[in-house]
Amino acid sequence: MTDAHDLVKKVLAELPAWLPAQRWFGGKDRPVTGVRELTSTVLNAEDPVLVHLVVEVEQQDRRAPYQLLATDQVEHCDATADLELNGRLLDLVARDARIGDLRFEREPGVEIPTGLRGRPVTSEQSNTSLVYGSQYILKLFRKLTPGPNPDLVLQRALQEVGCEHIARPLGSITGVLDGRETTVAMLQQFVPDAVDGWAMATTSVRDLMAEGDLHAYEVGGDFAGEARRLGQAVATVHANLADALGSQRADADDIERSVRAMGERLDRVVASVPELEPYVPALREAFEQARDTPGGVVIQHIHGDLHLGQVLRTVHGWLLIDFEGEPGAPISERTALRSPLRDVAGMLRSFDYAAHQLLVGQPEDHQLAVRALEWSRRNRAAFTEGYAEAAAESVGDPRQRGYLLRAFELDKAVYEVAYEYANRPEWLTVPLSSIARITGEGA
Ligand SMILES: Nc1ncnc2c1ncn2[C@@H]1O[C@H](COP(=O)(O)OP(=O)(O)O)[C@@H](O)[C@H]1O
Ligand SMILES: O=P(O)(O)O[C@H]1O[C@H](CO)[C@@H](O[C@H]2O[C@H](CO)[C@@H](O)[C@H](O)[C@H]2O)[C@H](O)[C@H]1O
Repeated sequence: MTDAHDLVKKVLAELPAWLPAQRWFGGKDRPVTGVRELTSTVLNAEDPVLVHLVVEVEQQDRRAPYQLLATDQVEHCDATADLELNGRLLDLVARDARIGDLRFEREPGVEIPTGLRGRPVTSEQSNTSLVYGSQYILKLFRKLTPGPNPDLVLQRALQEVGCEHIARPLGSITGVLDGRETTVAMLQQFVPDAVDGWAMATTSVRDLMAEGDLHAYEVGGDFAGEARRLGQAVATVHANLADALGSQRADADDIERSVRAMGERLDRVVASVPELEPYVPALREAFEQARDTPGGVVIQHIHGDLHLGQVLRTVHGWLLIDFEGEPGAPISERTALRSPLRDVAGMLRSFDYAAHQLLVGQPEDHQLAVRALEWSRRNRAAFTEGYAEAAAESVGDPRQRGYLLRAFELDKAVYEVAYEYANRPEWLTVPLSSIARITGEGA
């Protein structure tokens, strides 16, 4: 029988080869050059062994902490694949347990049953989520950042002001990293009847592509009504976040920082993705133009990585999930007050993605390209209209903040270039061709 100590040693030895193959591993651009244990907490001493592990992953000059659950029961020691062992985590939350530095807690007034098994969500993700029965979803954050996780902080705040567009937070697991209390997992209400926006939108695009002679508004699977309701939901969440946590007018320093950050991100991305080079002058010009926004800019807490995969359609309407911000961005940026138009831009990018990803790897087809653009324009317009209808007066109509929105959209597309380069190189053409279209530089 393996004991916890031997198990941790074995896992540490296997990680350099195993990590890069995991979807949630954020460092696929460089080899893993070392892994060391930061903390290990034994959750089950034997039969089966279950160890909560935080390791520091070294990749040349970069270091980042990652969370793992190790066991001797399954291949590659990753316990999240084991339904029975996953059940232990929910049981510990249900009992408000404390083991070593790990604190398992329910949100106030929440009751949770014990004895449920946890099945991993299999869709592409930045973290690992486990679904228990038809009511609970526990997200284990993989790459950790010392301190409270914005996903929990923002959704708790939204719950307190009665936001109708989130799934209720039900509990959390907190550990200690760099001497700071750190959120390592969040438990939420699972919405079993939900369909994500990406699945709905891409189905609609496929319907349109299949109907050679019809326009988007004539096709049964038209998404524009949903896009408009989604815009209203996003604007409402922004208003709720401002009510819960405040908002303010950006001053000259805030704007300067934001424009500088967009330029710096561009520098970093173009250094590793030379395909972006031809667009650099136009991108810089667009970022500079963001300085001139008539009426000023309101900043507040926002979602930070909003796209169609982060919204769920339930029988009651749209829900927003995953308020963690861009997985690759530093925590200072993810928790900073920012313009809500960044989320609008994120969603506009996503409509463009939904329309154009079906063309990836296909032979050039002018007719399909025209239809993709038609779908994207129609749904982007519907979303923005819905947003404008429900937006707080201080935020206003995104269509009257054209330069700012354009700069944010381009900045997001630059982020996506880096994301696709590291994770799905065959999709790199999607953000690159959008940049070409928006800047008018070819394609
Ligand atoms: N409350 C929920 N109800 C139903 N499904 C959910 C819920 N939260 C997340 N999911 C599903 O789990 C997937 C991953 O969740 P997400 O919070 O986006 O994790 P990640 O941070 O790993 O990207 C989502 O795409 C969605 O399909
Ligand atoms: O894992 P997260 O959901 O937090 O977000 C990351 O992965 C997303 C892809 O799964 C990525 O989104 C990009 O691709 C989407 C289609 O798969 C598209 O709808 C988005 O508009 C596009 O940005 C996201 O950027 C990344 O942070």
